Amino acid sequence: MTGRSERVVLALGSNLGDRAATLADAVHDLAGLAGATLVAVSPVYESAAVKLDGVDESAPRYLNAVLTIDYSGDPYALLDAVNAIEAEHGRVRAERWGDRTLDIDVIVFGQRSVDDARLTLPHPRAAERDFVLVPWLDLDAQAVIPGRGLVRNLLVATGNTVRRAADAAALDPAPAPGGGR
Ligand SMILES: Nc1ncnc2c1ncn2[C@@H]1O[C@H](COP(=O)(O)OP(=O)(O)OP(=O)(O)O)[C@@H](O)[C@H]1O
Ligand SMILES: Nc1nc2c(c(=O)[nH]1)N=C(CO)CN2
Repeated sequence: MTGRSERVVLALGSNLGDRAATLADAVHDLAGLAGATLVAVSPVYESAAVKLDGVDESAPRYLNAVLTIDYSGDPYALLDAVNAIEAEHGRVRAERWGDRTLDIDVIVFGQRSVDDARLTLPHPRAAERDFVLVPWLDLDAQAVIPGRGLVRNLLVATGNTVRRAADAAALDPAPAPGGGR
């Protein structure tokens, strides 16, 4: 794959199964995509599940993280790759905002604006999600959602209910041989 690469922000979430291992595998898989170069991975945060009718304290809690890549393919190729990684991790699309082993959202793709049946960029709900904004700010204090503004200002409006996950191993994309997870 050739051509100019663009900075892409991806948000990961998991609230079923071995959440930390799933996120670590996803980082590994995303870093290995054709045309992708891993730039940075945030710490892992934990938060209550947000459902369509609000926060559900009875649902399994999420681990969330954000990573940035430089990517030289087009946004639809990345979406296909992301959906394939979700499927490999047993993702079942049963319910909107339902519990899931792995969710990967494309938050921003360079400065691109897309709005069609398959893909919306920037992600239309990222600006309201503390579980996206907080880890993203760890990677880039000046982060901006094109059309929406500075992430740190958006976070003030959402409030911040996420907390650093004490038990989640760092998302090392290249674990030492024999290091295990
Ligand atoms: N920026 C984007 N990132 C990921 N998927 C997107 C994006 N824009 C549109 N989609 C589409 O959304 C569809 C549904 O995605 P998914 O099942 O992950 O939704 P969800 O995680 O339940 O809700 P949300 O989109 O609010 O995070 C995907 O199949 C994809 O085609
Ligand atoms: N805490 C939390 N809640 C969610 C999340 C998520 O990643 N974290 N993802 C959702 C759909 O993308 C719906 N609700």
